[in-house]
Amino acid sequence: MRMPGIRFQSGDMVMGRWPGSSLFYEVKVLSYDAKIQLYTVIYKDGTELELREADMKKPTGFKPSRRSRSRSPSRRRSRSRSPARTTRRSSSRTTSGTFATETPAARKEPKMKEVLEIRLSPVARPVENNGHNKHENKDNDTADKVNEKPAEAEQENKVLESRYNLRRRKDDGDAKPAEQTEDKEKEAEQKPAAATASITTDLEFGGRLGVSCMMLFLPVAVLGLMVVCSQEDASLMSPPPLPALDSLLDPHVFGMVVLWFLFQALLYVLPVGKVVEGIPLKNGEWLKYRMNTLHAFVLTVAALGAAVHQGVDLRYIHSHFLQLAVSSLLFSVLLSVYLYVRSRWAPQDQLAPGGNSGSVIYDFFMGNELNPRIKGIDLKYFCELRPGLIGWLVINAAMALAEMKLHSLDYPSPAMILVNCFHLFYVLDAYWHEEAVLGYMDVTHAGFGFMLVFGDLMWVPFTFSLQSYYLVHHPNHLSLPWIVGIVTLNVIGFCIFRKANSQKNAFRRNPSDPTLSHLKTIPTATGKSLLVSGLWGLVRHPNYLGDLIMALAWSLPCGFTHILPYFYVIYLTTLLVHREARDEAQCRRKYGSAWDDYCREVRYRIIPRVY
Ligand SMILES: NC(=O)C1=CN([C@@H]2O[C@H](COP(=O)(O)OP(=O)(O)OC[C@H]3O[C@@H](n4cnc5c(N)ncnc54)[C@H](OP(=O)(O)O)[C@@H]3O)[C@@H](O)[C@H]2O)C=CC1
Ligand SMILES: CC(C)=CCC[C@@H](C)[C@H]1CC=C2C3=C(CC[C@@]21C)[C@@]1(C)CC[C@H](O)C(C)(C)[C@@H]1CC3
Repeated sequence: MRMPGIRFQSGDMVMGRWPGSSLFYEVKVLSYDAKIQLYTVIYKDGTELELREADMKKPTGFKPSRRSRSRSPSRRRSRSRSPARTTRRSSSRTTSGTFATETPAARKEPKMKEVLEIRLSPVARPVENNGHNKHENKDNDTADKVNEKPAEAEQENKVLESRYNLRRRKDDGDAKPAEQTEDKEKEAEQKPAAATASITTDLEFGGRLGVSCMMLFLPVAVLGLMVVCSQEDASLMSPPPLPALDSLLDPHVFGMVVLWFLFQALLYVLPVGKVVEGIPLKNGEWLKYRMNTLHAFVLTVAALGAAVHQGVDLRYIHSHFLQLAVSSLLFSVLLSVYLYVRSRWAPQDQLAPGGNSGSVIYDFFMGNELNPRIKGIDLKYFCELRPGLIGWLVINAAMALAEMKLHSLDYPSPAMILVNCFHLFYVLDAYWHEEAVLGYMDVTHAGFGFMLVFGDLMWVPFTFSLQSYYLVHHPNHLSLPWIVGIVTLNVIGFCIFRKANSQKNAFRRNPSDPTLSHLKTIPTATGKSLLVSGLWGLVRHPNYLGDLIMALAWSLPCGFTHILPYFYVIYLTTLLVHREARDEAQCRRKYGSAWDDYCREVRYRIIPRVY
């Protein structure tokens, strides 16, 4: 029915200004209240608001925004959990979004926050972006402002309320699943610690049987690969005779592995490097991490240099390679047992969601405690970046020395130099961006159990170095064009890997970063957005793509005679494809329909037009 004397009719699609901003979004007119002279309109995501006629325009002449698309900015709540953020979240954050069910007194604060956030939320123009940026970057600051200046906030609140008569509608439609997910998340956050530990029911890796097989198979596979690699015919089809078992466990070598671990632990606790906070725990606490991997690396190189100067022969690593791997395995098993036992006493709110199934074998493998610490040493974070990664580089250097000795060379071969440089560069890059590692899946979500302990302490140093080990016994001549081609490939892979990771990290730290203002984003109901252009518009995991390209560049110097040097590419492809599927499931749970929108927009997962 036509409403006489007014400009817009119910059912009209018009552009409605988002309260407090200069942005207009497509809205549908629902009704008009002549008494208060306000239109009730509904945004595309289901948010209902009341607007004045002056804040509504006919759709003609509007250009679509470059940065955010059709969804209402009401969904953008500041929930960034960037590891780089160092201020504590105000308690008001945990109550946001709950005001529909609260008492009027309790409602006041979240409502103020909501209004402030609405004022600060959507931005299309770079200038506004910067302003917005200032606040969204520090969501706790925004919240603090609400606490610190209630009168001012209240005043702003009143002005806005009188202008717009804000009213949130219960969400439905396409955004519902995501809202529900977030509500559940919030519910969990607000529950007392004791109630937050949930039992893991979705078992990964084939459950108990699968992880049992992996625990038996993976160590044997590492040792098998190492043995094959040292043979002249490094073919997987002709397995060599196995070494005598008792020759593999050498107490002297085991002592060295323990010393290496303790030496790295000592470097970890040195009071150099800044201390930053990681992501918040379920109980609201923030763990602190000291960023000194680069210092540790430099000190390790200095210590090894001094040792070599004193006559220590690094080629010992080459000649005792298998024994070192077996000792690392033994150390990993012992550490995992310790971690499992201590996890039985860990507070419930410090358990990882994925390793709490009740099955001893499964929880031992997945890890039950999220951030086990001994006297300030975060064992998971420490193991992920130090003994294994630095160990990998030391092994590579030892292989270069062994190659020189074996083939009477003055310098390592070009292939060996390439492999050493690529690996060194990769690890140094991880150290340079150490803070970002705090936001990676393993640190934020995974428990610390056999899988990661073994992965960090045996798998990484002894399989990632297979290429240099292979080159000791299988020299491969590289022509200049090949060298140039391989270096170029590595540079391309690195640029994609680095740019993708840095863009995502910068965006998570500050969604309105002016350097990212050219990128399109999709807002989600959690308040976080998803990048949907640039590298993140090419595939859903451009960082994995870059990593895989680099992996290929690391194998090519070894030539094409055997598949063994390509083991790293095969491993990484398998791991990243599996990881992508895991992450995808997690993101779908977290972001609901916004994730589906993203997948529709960005069709390929890792490799453009292929997968
Ligand atoms: N060499 C090796 O052996 C290995 C290397 N890696 C490397 O480690 C790095 C980290 O990997 P990993 O932790 O698995 O995963 P990512 O760093 O890719 O993190 C995935 C998360 O990024 C966020 N995200 C996804 N899509 C978008 C988007 N479009 N816009 C913004 N944010 C998005 C989501 O988290 P949210 O939205 O919650 O922020 C998602 O859960 C990668 O570079 C990988 O290649 C990993 C494993 C092994
Ligand atoms: C088969 C098996 C036991 C797998 C365990 C997986 C681990 C080896 C990997 C899981 C994620 C990793 C990462 C790195 C090393 C390998 C493990 C531990 C990483 C530290 C390498 C350096 C990178 O720059 C990185 C920091 C991005 C990366 C993080 C993930």
